[in-house]
Amino acid sequence: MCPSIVLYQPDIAGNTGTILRLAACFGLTVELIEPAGFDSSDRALKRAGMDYAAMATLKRHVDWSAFLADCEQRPGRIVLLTTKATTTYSDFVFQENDRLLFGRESAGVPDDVHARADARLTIPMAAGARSLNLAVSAGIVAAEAMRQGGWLLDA
Ligand SMILES: C[S@@+](CC[C@H](N)C(=O)[O-])C[C@H]1O[C@@H](n2cnc3c(N)ncnc32)[C@H](O)[C@@H]1O
Repeated sequence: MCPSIVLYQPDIAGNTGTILRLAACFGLTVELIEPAGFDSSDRALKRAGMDYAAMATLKRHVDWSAFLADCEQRPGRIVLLTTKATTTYSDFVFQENDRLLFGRESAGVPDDVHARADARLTIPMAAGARSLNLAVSAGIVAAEAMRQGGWLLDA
């Protein structure tokens, strides 16, 4: 078991496709909290995910409440990645059933989702930078979580 990548109402199909490719390559599950800003036939999703998307395990939740209900069935921490946190992701000790939650490209996550998270982490940036690309931030944090847990696949 490895942490999963959870996307909160993603807006941009290409980012989700890139994350599905990442997940397929790392052996991670992606959980998508709907509604998304695109549908599964989106060309940008297919282009970014390529044939890897079919290899990825994708679990959809119709909304935030459904996601929380699912969390009840499989306990684990909700670990939010946000620019509005003080703990650096690499100082955090990840666990195998963590759900790494990323906000939508346009607006991050609403306050109630921010408050519900069990931990809130940030990826430090240069002064004046607003945020990283969603897929880039998912790659950075997934790699660190997997490095810590020894879950990276052997070369
Ligand atoms: C493009 S950013 C969202 C920007 C949005 N305007 C906001 O204010 O949150 C999309 C998501 O990527 C993740 N992210 C981007 N940069 C990050 C950073 N420096 N630290 C932690 N998470 C980050 C967060 O999960 C964020 O919600």
